[in-house]
Amino acid sequence: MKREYVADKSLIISADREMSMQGTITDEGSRTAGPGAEAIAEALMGRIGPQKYKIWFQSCARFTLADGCLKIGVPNPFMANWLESHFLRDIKAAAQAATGGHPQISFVIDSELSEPRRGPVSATSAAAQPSPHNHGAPSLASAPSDRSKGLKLSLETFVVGPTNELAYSAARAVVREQQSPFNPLFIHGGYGVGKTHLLQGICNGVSEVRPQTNWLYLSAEEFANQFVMALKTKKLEAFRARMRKTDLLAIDDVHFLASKPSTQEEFLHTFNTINLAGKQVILVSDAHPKMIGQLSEKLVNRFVSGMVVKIDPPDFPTRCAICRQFAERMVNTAFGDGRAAQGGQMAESVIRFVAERVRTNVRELEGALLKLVAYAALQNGKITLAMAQSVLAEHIERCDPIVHVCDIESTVAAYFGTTLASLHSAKKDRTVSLARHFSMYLTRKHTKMSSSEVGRAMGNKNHATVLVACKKIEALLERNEDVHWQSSHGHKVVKAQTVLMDLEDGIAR
Ligand SMILES: Nc1ncnc2c1ncn2[C@@H]1O[C@H](COP(=O)(O)OP(=O)(O)OP(=O)(O)O)[C@@H](O)[C@H]1O
Repeated sequence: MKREYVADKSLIISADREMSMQGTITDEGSRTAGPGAEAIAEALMGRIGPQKYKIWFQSCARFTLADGCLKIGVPNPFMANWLESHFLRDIKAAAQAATGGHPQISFVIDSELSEPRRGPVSATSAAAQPSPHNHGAPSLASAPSDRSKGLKLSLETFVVGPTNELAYSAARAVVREQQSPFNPLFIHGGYGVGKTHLLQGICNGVSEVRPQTNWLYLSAEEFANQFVMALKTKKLEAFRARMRKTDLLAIDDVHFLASKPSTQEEFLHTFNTINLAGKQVILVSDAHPKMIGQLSEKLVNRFVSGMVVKIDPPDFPTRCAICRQFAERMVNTAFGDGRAAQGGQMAESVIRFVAERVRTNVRELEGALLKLVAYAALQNGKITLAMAQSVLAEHIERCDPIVHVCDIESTVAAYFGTTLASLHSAKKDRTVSLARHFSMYLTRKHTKMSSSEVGRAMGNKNHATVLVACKKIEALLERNEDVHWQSSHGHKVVKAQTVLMDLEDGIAR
């Protein structure tokens, strides 16, 4: 999944932003797309020096220059915040020096960069064409190079704990048994909790256990893009053959199908064909099928007909175990294996400190550790508890509010009968807008997040959108106006202050 953050406070989101990216990644050490982007990266290295460039950009950032916009792919929101607050001026200056213009700069969360580095990143992920991964029988529609690209995450590196063990066991069963009882398997959960990790792990596991299995892994967005392309180029038959003649179809980010009726219809037929043939379907989404707004009833029924399992954010022991795994890998990357072997590993006190203070999701944990390891590498120093406390102070203060943004969003979404996916979307209907405005208002009120941060967290909206939302809610509350919305039980009218009270009660529970 890619999320977009805009550095200079004005947001550009294009629905087909992945399609519009030009160029490819040249190699592991230079993640740039296109000559302009390479020149910017070079100019940036000249400005900040090779050491800082190596630590902060070489393997953690991906530059893409297209249509006057410079997109910087980063592994997690921390990197976006960190690069923005520490290097934005240098990036702007480098961009101007290299292009002679002032490209708009945005940070994009690129899940490929947040994945463990076990070999080169697939070049196709940043290229103009979508990049499904498949294995087994030859594809009828993909370029040959697609077939050779492996997925990077495996079940062996997935740390199991009480909040994900059910999903993990189901994943293991799908790998183990050709006719698993969990069909379809629908995994849902919040941001960065390991859904994609499990999905990729299943595909890799199946490859090992039953190498002849023909599996296909792609995101719902890729499915939609390929469907549109097949329609345009009159290659629907080849598209259908490719999607349907598979033993295992793994679809990430299924919530992307919301509000796309014709793609849903096509997907329904794909699903039915695979299902009828007794083959496996695995789906991943940020919400339960019934909570994905604007999804056809037929699809919802199909999705809930098998096993629906949720992954929650990990508990403390699981966070510690994940931290140990990340830390070992990161210390090795930053200092080299020799240093790690000589005691460069992260002390248990540091692991516990980070796991105790960063609780929301695994990607956040990874971001905090990355910051710590990078800082230590920059200082050429040992990672101590004192260093962790000082380096992560700002970060911990920000991510340790009394309430978390995810609590606010889920309470608000449930109250207004909408979904997290809708809150994060660009939808403008009354109910979704109202819910979004209340979410933004409550997050500003109850957390220490700035307007820009709230906007970023809520589907990459810009800070002006958040300010407008807060003003609207303040005005509603001041006059205690009637608030109208459409719930699943019909039209609702409630006084603004009552809505606020209900929501704050819900969040506190
Ligand atoms: N239980 C776990 N053990 C080890 N690593 C994990 C675990 N859960 C998540 N991770 C790691 O955290 C990062 C984010 O996980 P992942 O991309 O699977 O999240 P996600 O739930 O798909 O998030 P999103 O919905 O935002 O795409 C990845 O680097 C992944 O390997």
